Amino acid sequence: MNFWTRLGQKFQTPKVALRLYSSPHCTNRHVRIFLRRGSLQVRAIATPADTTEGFEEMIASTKRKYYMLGGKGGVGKTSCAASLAVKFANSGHPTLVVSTDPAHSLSDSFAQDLTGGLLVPVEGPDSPLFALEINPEKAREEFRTASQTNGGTGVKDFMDSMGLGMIAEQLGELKLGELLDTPPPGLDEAIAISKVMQFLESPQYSIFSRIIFDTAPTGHTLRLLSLPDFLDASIGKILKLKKKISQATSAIKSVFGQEENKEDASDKLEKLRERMVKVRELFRDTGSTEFIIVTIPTVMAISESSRLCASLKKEQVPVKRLVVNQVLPPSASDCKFCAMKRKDQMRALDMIKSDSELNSLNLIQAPLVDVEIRGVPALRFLGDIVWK
Ligand SMILES: Nc1ncnc2c1ncn2[C@@H]1O[C@H](COP(=O)(O)OP(=O)(O)OP(=O)(O)O)[C@@H](O)[C@H]1O
Repeated sequence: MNFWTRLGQKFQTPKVALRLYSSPHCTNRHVRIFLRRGSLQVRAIATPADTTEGFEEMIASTKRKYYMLGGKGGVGKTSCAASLAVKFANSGHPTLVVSTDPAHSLSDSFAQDLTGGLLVPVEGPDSPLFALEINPEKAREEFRTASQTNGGTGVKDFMDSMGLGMIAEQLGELKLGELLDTPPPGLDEAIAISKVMQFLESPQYSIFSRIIFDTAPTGHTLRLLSLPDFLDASIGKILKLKKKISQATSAIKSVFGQEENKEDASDKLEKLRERMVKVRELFRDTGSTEFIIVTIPTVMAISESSRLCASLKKEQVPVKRLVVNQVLPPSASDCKFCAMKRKDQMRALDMIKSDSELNSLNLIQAPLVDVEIRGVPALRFLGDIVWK
């Protein structure tokens, strides 16, 4: 029997001697052997170029993986993200679920207070599950405070006294403070994600092998994707100029024996920019990251998902799965409304098959359930239906 025809077949451990050999036709495949409930199972594991498999593939590695769930507002991103987090934790993966959506709903979804911008343990799952609601406004405030205390008038007064008022005016024109008062679109989301990246560098976070981002609706995601380039192009230039000026200032200060400024807003922005570059790299890392699009079966939502998918692909963000949430189950009753609605949904689902962006994705259908999904037991229930 050809080896590849055996994939997925179960063998009883004591009776089988396995001999694995590679097939010349399948050079991009990996093989993993699962030992579950006393039986051995041989599986082909998807590689970036390969087709997606199910939940087993999502939990197969102990290496840290990032899942970003995004889509149109109100389609069920948070419910899907929270249910995936519960399922990961119940499968033995210490998991962190992070909301970077300024309008957080993780607390509502878990029926637990997760506010405060710190890690909060979620009660219920078998392995550790923590949630974190990042407050982008608060994070931005930190930069603004730094800008006010270390930049601006203090530097200007000092430079005036040195007869360098002209340079100080130029410095003022760089408007770093204003940049933070009227941030470019996507900056909030960027600060939120980069803050998580900063957290993840600390040993306290090393236990998490699965990290899920419940992101803000599509528009934010698209702007976020283009933000690192924006930061490189504009803030990068501003920072270079500001650095030159501050180097000149500190040279003067050291001559006159004055203390150097502590970390100021531009240092923080520089760090933000560096972290954003890391975020961009992470977004594109097929080995560790996956963006999952969540949608509902309506023409409008699917059209938006198609555009999102095209943008993600253009930015080389790995996207393999499409969750179509709130699909009406076939109705046994003669409810005309239900029949019409389902027919409408089926038409929208057909759109996916003919959509060149979406039709290559692994389609996951999640039914519209008749109760509100709140709390760990409900999320476990949803997770068992969606993530298979
Ligand atoms: N499959 C489903 N069946 C029934 N109700 C659902 C389902 N999925 C989500 N819901 C409900 O729909 C509402 C919106 O869900 P959710 O908050 O997960 O969406 P969202 O996309 O994260 O929204 P937002 O963009 O506002 O953050 C919630 O009340 C949730 O319980």
